Amino acid sequence: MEHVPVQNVATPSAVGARPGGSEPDHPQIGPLVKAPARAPAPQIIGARGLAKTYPNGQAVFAGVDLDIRADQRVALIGSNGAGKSTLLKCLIGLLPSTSGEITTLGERFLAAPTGAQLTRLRRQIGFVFQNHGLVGRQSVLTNVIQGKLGLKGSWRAWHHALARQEWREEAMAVLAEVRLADKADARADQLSGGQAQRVAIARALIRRPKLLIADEPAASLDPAVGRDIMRIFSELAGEHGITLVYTTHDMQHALDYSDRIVALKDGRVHFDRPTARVSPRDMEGVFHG
Ligand SMILES: Nc1ncnc2c1ncn2[C@@H]1O[C@H](COP(=O)(O)OP(=O)(O)OP(=O)(O)O)[C@@H](O)[C@H]1O
Repeated sequence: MEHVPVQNVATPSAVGARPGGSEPDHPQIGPLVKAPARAPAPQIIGARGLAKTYPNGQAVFAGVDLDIRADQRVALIGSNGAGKSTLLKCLIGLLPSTSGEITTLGERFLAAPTGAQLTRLRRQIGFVFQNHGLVGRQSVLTNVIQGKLGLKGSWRAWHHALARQEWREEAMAVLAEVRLADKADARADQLSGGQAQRVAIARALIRRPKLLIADEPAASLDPAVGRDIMRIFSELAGEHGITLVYTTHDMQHALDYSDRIVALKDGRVHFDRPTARVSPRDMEGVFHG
């Protein structure tokens, strides 16, 4: 397994290089002042020695170490059954791990978080799954406002008519970001698959999450719509400074919309690298061979 952590690397200018790279005409006067190296971005997810075996004896992965920092867009890849969803759920405390230690958004836990930790985690995380999970008979606006459920004072989020005016305004703003403001009054079950997934993104964004988790968000969409959804994810996560972790078994979705790719294979992290350094051959190695 090759592990190449992605960190902020000091640029030449940050370590005192001269513009144009020329030598000084005169001896240096005074000490060479080094600009301080940028501190690494805050840790969002850390895992050490993580393993998961389901109660029926199905061993999924072992020895997983992971360090995801703020503002990264991470694609978690692997073939069907490689354990992507299981790993994602363990990292955010939705599934207990069998051994190892996890620190997500400052909450440190073994196996599973406490109830209080889970509540705090949920408040800071936005979720989007393959099946968008909208309430079909309710309006798009109500579905988006329901993204506030679980946050403080959120009983008002059950219906847009109960919601505070500022929440309705926020919902309209996030709907505009996914280019669906004109559908606010439509019933959710009248939307196409791609539109429904955009509403699911808006519903996640209204939580103002630090971390956005997407499990195969484009898997059930046709290719063009799937690319559109991935692009929206990637751009909005970047614009809002949200750390994005998504699973996919589409190689192109991993290459085009992430800064870093973590590949799972045979129950291990097969590689963990900046996307720019992942070759087509590396990808082939994950899914074949
Ligand atoms: N609740 C469960 N009990 C037992 N085994 C499970 C359970 N859920 C998943 N598994 C098994 O764990 C393994 C990993 O499943 P997981 O869904 O995490 O993989 P994945 O990489 O997300 O797959 P896919 O791309 O098909 O969604 C598979 O062999 C699966 O059958």
